[in-house]
Amino acid sequence: MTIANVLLVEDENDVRLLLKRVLSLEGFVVYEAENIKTASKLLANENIDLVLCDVKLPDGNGVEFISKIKAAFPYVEIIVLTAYGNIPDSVQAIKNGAFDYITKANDNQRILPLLYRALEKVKLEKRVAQLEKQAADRYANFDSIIGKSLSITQAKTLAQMAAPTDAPVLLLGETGAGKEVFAQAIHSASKRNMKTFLGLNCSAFGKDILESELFGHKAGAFTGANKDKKGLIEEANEGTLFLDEIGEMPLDLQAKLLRVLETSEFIKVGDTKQLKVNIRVIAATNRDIQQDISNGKFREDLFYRLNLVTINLPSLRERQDDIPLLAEYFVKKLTRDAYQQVKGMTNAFVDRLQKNEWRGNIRELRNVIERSLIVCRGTELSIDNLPVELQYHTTLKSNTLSAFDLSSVERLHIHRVLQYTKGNKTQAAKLLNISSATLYRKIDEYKIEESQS
Ligand SMILES: Nc1ncnc2c1ncn2[C@@H]1O[C@H](COP(=O)(O)OP(=O)(O)OP(=O)(O)O)[C@@H](O)[C@H]1O
Repeated sequence: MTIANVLLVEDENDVRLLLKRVLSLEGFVVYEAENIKTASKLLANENIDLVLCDVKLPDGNGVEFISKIKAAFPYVEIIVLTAYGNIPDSVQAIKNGAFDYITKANDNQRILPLLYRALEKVKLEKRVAQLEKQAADRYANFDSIIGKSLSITQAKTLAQMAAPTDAPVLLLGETGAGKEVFAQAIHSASKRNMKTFLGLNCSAFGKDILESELFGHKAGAFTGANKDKKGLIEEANEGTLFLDEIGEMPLDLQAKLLRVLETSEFIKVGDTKQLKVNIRVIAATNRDIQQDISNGKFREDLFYRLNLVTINLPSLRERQDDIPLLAEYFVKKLTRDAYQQVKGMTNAFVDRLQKNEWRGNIRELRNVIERSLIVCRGTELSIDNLPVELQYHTTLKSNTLSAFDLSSVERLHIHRVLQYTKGNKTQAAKLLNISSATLYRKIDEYKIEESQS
């Protein structure tokens, strides 16, 4: 069984062959290099874990080589083979990042235990790096924000510039436009990315629960508060707190939040002690916050604290060119584990997607694609896989359709019949069993325009 890959950098053939024998018998895979040049090539091309390196090599000094190895391959551990009594070399080797040194010929019995200890360190460091990467990958990053249109690119650029700073960010945009995805991407690209990202939807709780969720409480602060509880502000210490629907936060909590932003201090509900905290706040709203300020529903001072960087996220309607790209992204993503027979979308399907209004923005687009995949029996998503209301291109410009509102249903039905008759109103009136005059009146009333499709 292979234990690890070891590179022997030694120009003396006898020493190298002896070491190779010992290590191979132990189960290590041994790579050999007589000089730094060959060693560098092997390091670049093989998955080396450990290096045993001589000091005096034909094309350079092994002690200096250590710094280069460590800079390029931080997880490789190096043990230096020094000449007997050469203390300065050994000291310098450790300074340059070597795991340890052994004295050639004298320390043979130390080699294996030392290699095993170095290998433990390699494994541990690789594991830590892997866990750190997993932690960072838990959240969206800028690569997972799809879109090439100017409006989304500008939003992304601004967010990328703000990310490494600690500045609060205010994300404005309709529901489903990607505010939370942006908040996560900002966190992922910030120096806080190894710490927590916590999100709270301020509209999901009444005032008292929201206060306790945010600030935590002391035992006995209110009925049912049996134990001390940490709030999200405390839990997110050193990380990022994402406050969604901030416009829904009651005014007195807004004042408390402002205090946290200004002083980095907060008090738990039922407590008197100030606690220090270090958080970055990203807030989001789909409301017209200026309007809320004018109506006295949102504190202006909090707004100015939060809007140091304000990012407007475009609705999907404002970036229709991105719809094919997003659709393709979702099809790829969703067919990775399921619906694998589906390989793509027909042009007509994409075209229909581009013509929809997408009031629910990207969330709605994703749901429609997932639903289409569920009902798709072929290899391509086609128009008949779309929900009925999307199968017919409606250019109904007025209010959004509601599945329950009778007039919406009538409007949609008339529109479909008109599509069926290719705009022939006399024929449509006959099919609908109404007079042409009634049909004209309804077309006018419902502002039904001729379909361009
Ligand atoms: N640019 C994007 N690229 C890819 N996926 C996106 C993008 N923007 C949003 N999404 C996806 O769309 C869905 C909705 O996004 P998100 O939850 O961030 O919206 P939101 O604006 O926070 O909505 P709400 O206001 O309702 O909370 C998620 O599934 C998210 O992964």
